[in-house]
This record gives sequence, structure tokens and C-alpha cells, in this order.
Amino acid sequence: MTAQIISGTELAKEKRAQLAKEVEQLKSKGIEPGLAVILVGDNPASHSYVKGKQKACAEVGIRSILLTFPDTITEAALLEQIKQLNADPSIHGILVQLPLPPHIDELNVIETIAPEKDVDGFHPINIGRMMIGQKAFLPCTPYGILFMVQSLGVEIAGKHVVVVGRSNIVGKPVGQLFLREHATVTYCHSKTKDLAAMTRQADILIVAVGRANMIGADHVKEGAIVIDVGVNRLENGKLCGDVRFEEVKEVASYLTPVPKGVGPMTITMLLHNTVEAAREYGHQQVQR
Ligand SMILES: Nc1nc2c(c(=O)[nH]1)N[C@@H](CN(C=O)c1ccc(C(=O)N[C@@H](CCC(=O)O)C(=O)O)cc1)CN2
Repeated sequence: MTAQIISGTELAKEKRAQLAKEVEQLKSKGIEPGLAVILVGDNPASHSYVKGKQKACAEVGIRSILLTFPDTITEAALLEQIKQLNADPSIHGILVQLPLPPHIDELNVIETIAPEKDVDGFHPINIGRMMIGQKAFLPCTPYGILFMVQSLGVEIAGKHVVVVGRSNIVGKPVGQLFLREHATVTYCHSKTKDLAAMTRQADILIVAVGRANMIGADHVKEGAIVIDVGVNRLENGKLCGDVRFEEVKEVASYLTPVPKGVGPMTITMLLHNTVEAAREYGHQQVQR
């Protein structure tokens, strides 16, 4: 079997075209979706992701503002900035690019963002609402993965989804999203015994570890759908995923590439959440 490659770039293009129309409709009602992006420090990857987010906003007609701070900013000063944005009626979405410098407590920062402006879907209120099946902003990478799998038209209910990785922003929430779709979900992590025996049970295998090329053909059941979330930069400057693409493509039915797989969907679902935030809350001033 040779896998069909799921193009995140193509899916993102289709979804962004639809979002651009929705933004036009909102603007005709006097609502211009606005996103505030906060960037702390000089991590080159973070700068590049933020640039990508701003470019994508411009593409669909979302107004974005960028607030940059040196990595010496105090946590108190950063929280104050967020409170000001919470009170700004022209801003519907706020995101703080992660990771933050070690002296700043990420959870304090995330919890300071008003849940109705938390377009990253990281606030404990949104995570909690997601887990009990209530309306919530869904974290962008997990949401993008679900969107990709749903776009294949395969039934998710009853499928065995194995997630490798348990980060708060990808591994844990992606399992919950598939559980909400009635999949049977298994989480694997660094302490899992006989990883290959677990991953070979997966109908849908989602790998989000951040270790280059760790998953090979021997980890994958014939015909499985394999989603590679890893973005690893090699010494030669090239990007590669957590999955050994050339090997696994001979076993899987569908496979995402790196780059141009899950990455472009992350930014697209951020645009989706920002449009939703403007639609839901755009007409009212958030009081704080
Ligand atoms: N506040 C947030 N911080 C971080 C998030 C997030 O969702 N919210 N996720 C990651 C980084 N990230 C978005 O912020 C992100 C990562 C990767 C891509 C992407 O498109 N990758 C490309 C390759 C890019 C490259 O050349 O380096 C791809 O896979 O094709 C987009 C966004 C951590 N922080």
C-alpha cells in the first residue's frame, strides 16, 4: 500500500477562502475581526510563526496587531498588557506566542486572557468546556488535526486512535477531541512499555513528541491513518517530522508530510477561532 499524502497547504487554502467570505460578511455588519499577538523575546522560530500568523490574518481580512517585548519583561507587566487587551472592544482574539522565558509562569499568562478572547483555546475554562462537550475555543493544532481527518470522510466513531505525546497544547487535547467523536483513545508517552506494540493497534496514529524520525514502518498497522505533528530542524537545516516519511508511506493509507502538513492547519484554525470570537462577542464590549 502507498499512502495518500494529506496536504495541509491545500486544505488550509480552501478553509481560508471560506473564512475570507465570513470576514466580509462580518465587516458588512460593522464587525472587523481583530487579533492581538504578543511575542516575548527573540526565539527565531516564534518570530517566524508569528509572521506567518500575521500574514494569514491579512490574507483573510482579519486586522492583527503585534506587541513585542524583550525577554526581560516582568510577568506583572505582561499581565497588565493582557488586561488592557481584554478591555479593548476592537480586539476579539488574544494570543501569547509560546514558549515564554522561564521567569514567566505560562499558566498565569494564559489564565489572564479573557476566555472569550482565548483564540488559542489554552485557557483552563476552554479546555474544561471542550472536555465536557460544551461550546469552547478548541486548541488550534488539535482542531486542525481533527479537521484534516474529517476531511478524508472516514468514520471516526469506534476507531482506535493512539496519541504519542502528552503535551498540554497538542497530545492531551487531541485525544479528547477524538474521544468527543466517539473514538477509543490510547495515550502513549516516554514511560510507555513496548511503544510499537501500542502504536500498531492504531487505526489513526497521531505522533506529537518532537523527536525526529522516531516512528518507523514497524510502528504502523497496514492501512492506518498517520498524522505527524513533529516539526524538527536537522543539523543540515532541513525540517523533518517525528515519522519516517518514506518508510511509513508504504504502510499507511493516509499520511501527513512535514512541512506542509499539520503546521498550516494550526494557523488556519487560529483564523477560524478569531472569526468565531468576533461573530460571538463582536457586538458587545467585554467588561473586566
Ligand atoms: N500561542 C501559541 N504558541 C505556540 C503554538 C500555538 O498554537 N499557540 N504552537 C506552536 C507553534 N506554532 C504556532 O504558534 C506553529 C508551528 C508550526 C507551524 C508551521 O506551519 N510549520 C510549517 C513549517 C515551518 C518552518 O518552516 O519552520 C509546516 O509544518 O509546514 C505553524 C505554527 C508552539 N507555540
